Amino acid sequence: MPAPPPGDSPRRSPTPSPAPPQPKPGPPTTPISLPKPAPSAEAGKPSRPKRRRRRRRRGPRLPDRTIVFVGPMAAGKTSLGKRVARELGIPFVDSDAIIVRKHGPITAFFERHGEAEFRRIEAEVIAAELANSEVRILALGGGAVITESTRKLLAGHPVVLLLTTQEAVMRTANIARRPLLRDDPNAWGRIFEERRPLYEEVADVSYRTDRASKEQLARRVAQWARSFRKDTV
Ligand SMILES: Nc1ncnc2c1ncn2[C@@H]1O[C@H](COP(=O)(O)OP(=O)(O)O)[C@@H](O)[C@H]1O
Ligand SMILES: O=C(O)C1=C[C@@H](OP(=O)(O)O)[C@@H](O)[C@H](O)C1
Ligand SMILES: [Mg+2]
Repeated sequence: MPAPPPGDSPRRSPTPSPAPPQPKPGPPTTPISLPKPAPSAEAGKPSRPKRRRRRRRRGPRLPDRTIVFVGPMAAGKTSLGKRVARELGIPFVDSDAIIVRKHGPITAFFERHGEAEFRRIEAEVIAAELANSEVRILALGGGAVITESTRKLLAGHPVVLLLTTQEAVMRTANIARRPLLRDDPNAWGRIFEERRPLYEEVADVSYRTDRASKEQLARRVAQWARSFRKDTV
């Protein structure tokens, strides 16, 4: 068995030693009031070395803020986002699911109110979710990055871009649930190319979902998330 690292060995109770000689009573002294140390923010917390030791024992840290998944339609934001959240033991939320709960199916919403109104609501929902300081995974809809205010908010979060191909989307996507693909499934490639610079602007890392299994990807993304820290606040 390897030797335990210094400082981690179990504490033994001190060997009893003879009682030290009692100090002689000295002359009466005027009590000097010493300035109290200023209460610090660190009060009550373990000292630095102890804190470091605890962290090492717990393993890699969880991310310190919501991780956001972006990418084109049917790239896997919703399904992979759920798996990564499970892997990290944190909650998962999906902006489209929130919209559906509040306003009904997205296809019907597009038909009734149009895309511009959808984008307005989508941006509102995302801003509200990102204002929540709980650490979670938030999957966005593929077009969320079109909205400038959303891109600005994403600058403060770890952002994972999922990429795929038109061919893979044709195999896996539920076209009926995606109004922008319903009339012309081949529109996926064109829409993706239009948005590509916006995805790249907000992303901190990207993964292709057409080349690895969901299980493999979930592990890789979770590993990335544990070690990534965004400098911006
Ligand atoms: N490696 C993979 N990662 C993520 N999704 C995958 C993968 N392989 C196949 N899929 C399938 O692709 C589809 C992606 O849909 P979804 O998660 O709703 O994407 P998005 O939220 O990006 O639109 C799902 O049916 C999912 O099961
Ligand atoms: O790319 C888009 O403009 C859209 C993507 C959809 O989400 P998914 O990317 O999860 O399919 C959904 O928000 C809506 O149909 C519009
Ligand atoms: Mg989705």
